[in-house]
Amino acid sequence: MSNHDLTCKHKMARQNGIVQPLLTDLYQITMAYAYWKSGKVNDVAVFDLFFRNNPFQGEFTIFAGLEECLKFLQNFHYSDSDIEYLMQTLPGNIEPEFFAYLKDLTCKDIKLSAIEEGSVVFPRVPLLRVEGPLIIAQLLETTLLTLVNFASLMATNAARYRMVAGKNVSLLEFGLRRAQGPDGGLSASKYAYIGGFDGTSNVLAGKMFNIPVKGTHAHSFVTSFSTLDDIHSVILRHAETQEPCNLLDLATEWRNRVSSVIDISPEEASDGELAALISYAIAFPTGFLALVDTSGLLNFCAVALALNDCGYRAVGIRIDSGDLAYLSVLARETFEQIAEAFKLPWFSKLTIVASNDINEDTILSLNEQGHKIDCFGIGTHLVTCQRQPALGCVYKLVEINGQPRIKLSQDVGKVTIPGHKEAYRLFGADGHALIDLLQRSSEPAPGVGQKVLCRHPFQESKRAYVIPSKVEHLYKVYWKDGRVCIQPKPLLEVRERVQSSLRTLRQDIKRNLNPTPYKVAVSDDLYNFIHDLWLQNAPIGELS
Ligand SMILES: Nc1ncnc2c1ncn2[C@@H]1O[C@H](COP(=O)(O)OP(=O)(O)OP(=O)(O)O)[C@@H](O)[C@H]1O
Ligand SMILES: O=P(O)(O)OC[C@H]1O[C@H](OP(=O)(O)OP(=O)(O)O)[C@H](O)[C@@H]1O
Ligand SMILES: O=C(O)c1cccnc1
Ligand SMILES: [Mg+2]
Repeated sequence: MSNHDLTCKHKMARQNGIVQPLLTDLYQITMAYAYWKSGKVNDVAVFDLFFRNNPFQGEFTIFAGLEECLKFLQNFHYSDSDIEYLMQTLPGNIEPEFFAYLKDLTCKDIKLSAIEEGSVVFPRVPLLRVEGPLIIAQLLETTLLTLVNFASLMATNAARYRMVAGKNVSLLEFGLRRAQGPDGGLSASKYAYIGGFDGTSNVLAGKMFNIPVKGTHAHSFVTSFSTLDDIHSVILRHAETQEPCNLLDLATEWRNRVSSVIDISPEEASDGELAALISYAIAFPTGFLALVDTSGLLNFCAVALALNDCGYRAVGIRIDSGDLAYLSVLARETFEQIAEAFKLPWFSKLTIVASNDINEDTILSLNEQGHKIDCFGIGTHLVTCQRQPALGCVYKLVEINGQPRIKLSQDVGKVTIPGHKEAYRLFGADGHALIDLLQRSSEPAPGVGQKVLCRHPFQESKRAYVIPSKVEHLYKVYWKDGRVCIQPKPLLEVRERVQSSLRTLRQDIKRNLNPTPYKVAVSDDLYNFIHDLWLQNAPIGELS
């Protein structure tokens, strides 16, 4: 199959058949009925989907999940069995006409504007703006949130791992077994790739999303062999001459020769392990990447050198326990000694994969210690987002029938920014993003080279003038008149977008410890609009 076919297939692939209109909270449907009963069928609403705090004690987030949101809008339709289920489940007094109304509901009158998937995004700047009939816009809330929240959290987590690992180390996602269920696992694989991982062990994710699938083998493969007699066949044909080679004889001989070079006695090496590695090498002579726990280095080198006699180059090892810094350095030194002793320069470059409960802090610590790892295999901490298991995206009504709405709260951070708004990213002369600016949609866009007053949305004294060298309007219309207006990009392009978008952020905003917050501001006009509305809506108390 050509790459082109695969790309087309990717576009068709649906994340998951469970993403459908009933994948929502009951209250969306009960509200829909109450709206319908209250004559709000023709009301027109604007909702903003945004988060209030960046995850992982960081100062940036990667926006992901848009493609799945578009597929959801495209397929939004209550089936006969959905309607039947709702009829049985909702209270008996619900009028049958409501079900007839639901039956015909689609997203044809919805307009969805969004930031490009894979962009860095910041608190309070809406990621999605949903406009259209109140009832349908309301019905989308929970599903859009579930599609954006985990996707963005995962992509952000993965991007953070990529940042600490650096660009020269490969990152593999090994998390399916530990993920929050099958759907969590599938989403984790997809968004880890977007965030900067190079591959996954999850085969279905590979098939559905065209992500490279990679892997080694488990401990059980080694422990299933006890003695050299467990080897089924010792013969491997030479890669070029096709001559039969006895891999056991070759490996045993090499084990003796190597042991004197690297100072590990053959008695310390297990025969069961040697049997396992020979068997694995015979099965995968071109892809010999073996799990060598602490003791297996000698056996691995012996089999790799035997494979070399048969015309094949081993790939490398995986270390899955012990001190990963120390063991990777030891392994690299061993490979270098062998490369030197047997005049096989490529041997010094064998791949060293490390796994075992790795997280951002482990990688930072390994970097400090100095290590020789080429690839990290990361599962649990990555896919469960153990450090912060949820991103708090919310979906708030900001306008109804052209009238702005504000949600007040004792907690100023939770007050919503009302009205139909646009978001702009203003860049400085050095190419870095300076600030995100929210404006009322009726205002003219900020211009390059023109001074614009940027205000903190809630703190009157915090303001700054900015003269942008570049202005990026953050929203594009992705869905309108019942169709997708901008085709989602293939995963690989979204993955590239993540890295190019991150490059526009100053280093201090991305650093791991105490990063500098990126500024999100409102225009002077929007500031006054928010605060006038706030006063209008806040009841005046009475002292007695
Ligand atoms: N040099 C290192 N610096 C910091 N952390 C490390 C280093 N080497 C390993 N780690 C981490 O320390 C932890 C070691 O965990 P643990 O003690 O459970 O594993 P182990 O005993 O080596 O292996 P096993 O899984 O076989 O029990 C892992 O989270 C691993 O990622
Ligand atoms: O450690 P994670 O980041 O989740 O990465 C995936 C882990 O899954 C595998 O083994 P598993 O943990 O199932 O068994 P083990 O701990 O005995 O190796 C693998 O050996 C890794 O250790
Ligand atoms: O291929 C591997 O090495 C792998 C896959 C899943 C989990 N742990 C390791
Ligand atoms: Mg483990």
